[in-house]
Amino acid sequence: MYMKSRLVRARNADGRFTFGASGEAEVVSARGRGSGGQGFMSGAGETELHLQRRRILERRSRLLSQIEEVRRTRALHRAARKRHGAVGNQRLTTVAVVGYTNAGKSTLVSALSNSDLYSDSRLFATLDPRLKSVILPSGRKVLLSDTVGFISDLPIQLVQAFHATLEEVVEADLLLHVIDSTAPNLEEHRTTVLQVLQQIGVSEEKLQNMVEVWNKIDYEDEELDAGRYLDEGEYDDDANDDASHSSVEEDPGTSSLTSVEDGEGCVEEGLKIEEEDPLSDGWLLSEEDQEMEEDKWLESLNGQEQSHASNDLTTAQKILKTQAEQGPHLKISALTGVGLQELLELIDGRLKTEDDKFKRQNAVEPGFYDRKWRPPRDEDADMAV
Ligand SMILES: Nc1nc2c(ncn2[C@@H]2O[C@H](COP(=O)(O)OP(=O)(O)OP(=O)(O)O)[C@@H](O)[C@H]2O)c(=O)[nH]1
Ligand SMILES: [Mg+2]
Repeated sequence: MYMKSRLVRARNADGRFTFGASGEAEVVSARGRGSGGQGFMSGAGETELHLQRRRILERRSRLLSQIEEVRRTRALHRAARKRHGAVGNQRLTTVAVVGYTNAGKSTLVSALSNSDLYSDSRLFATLDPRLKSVILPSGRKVLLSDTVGFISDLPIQLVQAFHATLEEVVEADLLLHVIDSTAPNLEEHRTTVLQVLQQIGVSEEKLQNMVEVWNKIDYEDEELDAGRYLDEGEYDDDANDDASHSSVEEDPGTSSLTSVEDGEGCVEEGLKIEEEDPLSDGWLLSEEDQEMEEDKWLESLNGQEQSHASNDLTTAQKILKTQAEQGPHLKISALTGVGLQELLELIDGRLKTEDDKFKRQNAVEPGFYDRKWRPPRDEDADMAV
């Protein structure tokens, strides 16, 4: 269902940056300007360069219009759900499943929605393929919304695409954070997810209320078994390099944006970023003057992001502390079904707490309805003036 393409960047013999799908020879200037901007703009190279630029600009506008389309479709879907999704006077609750890429979000959403026990596939089956209806133990129906995987060091140009797909998260009633319990840098992933959630505008209250589950608990068991064998000297160090463990490279210089949905399917884009230039900016730019201006803008934006990030970290730490205080994490296996019933009970409970909180906030004081309406007295009228 997904189509994956990878954009890789490298420096060619002239010291210019090149981009291409899986290392092909698509070349574009990013930062490697020639002296006075003229160096590689002359001779036979000029036509080729212009051609490449035009292609990139076309691709850029195609991507931007796709993003706009996603936004529009999502907004329409949300509006439709609000109109038709109401049961009685109550609209359907949405639970957004978030987490680092490869955590097992999609596996979990399908496990819950494909099970006869929990799912009700009649609702919205055609409205949005990523929205699944699930029945909680209390009988309450909720919509589970699968989301794109989060990653660290999201290139700044991709933030816009990311926002388009995550507006759903901001509007969700409850967030379910899926963590890959087998990931060696689990804490880093957790913090990244919290930071991204904050950056896209999720309220602190919603973050505090987020349900966090540790997935792939079955794998942990395997790991423990492997550890035992290791102790007995039956496996060498390579035993830990299980290819099935993760399909995502842990190369620190690699970052991949997943799933920019276009309403019918998903288009995946990846960007190989050179470590020396983590912003990887410039590849969408056209004229050199514009490049200079945008470089400056990106640098200042990056500065803001950095200071934002340090603020976020303290808030993220606060939230992590609250999460820790809420007791041990629920451990599940989306693959084998372990812990899923408990998870649904937990979601049920958390939503009920939210409902009660909402009711309390909107409750009128006792005796309110006993009061009788009376015409304003003269003093009241004087006060009003
Ligand atoms: N052992 C084990 N593997 C799991 C479990 N859940 C998911 N996986 C595997 O982990 C990999 C990633 O699962 P996905 O459900 O695609 O992860 P995701 O979070 O949706 O990934 P993105 O959409 O890329 O962010 C797949 O190979 C799954 O089979 C689990 O409970 N146990
Ligand atoms: Mg997924």
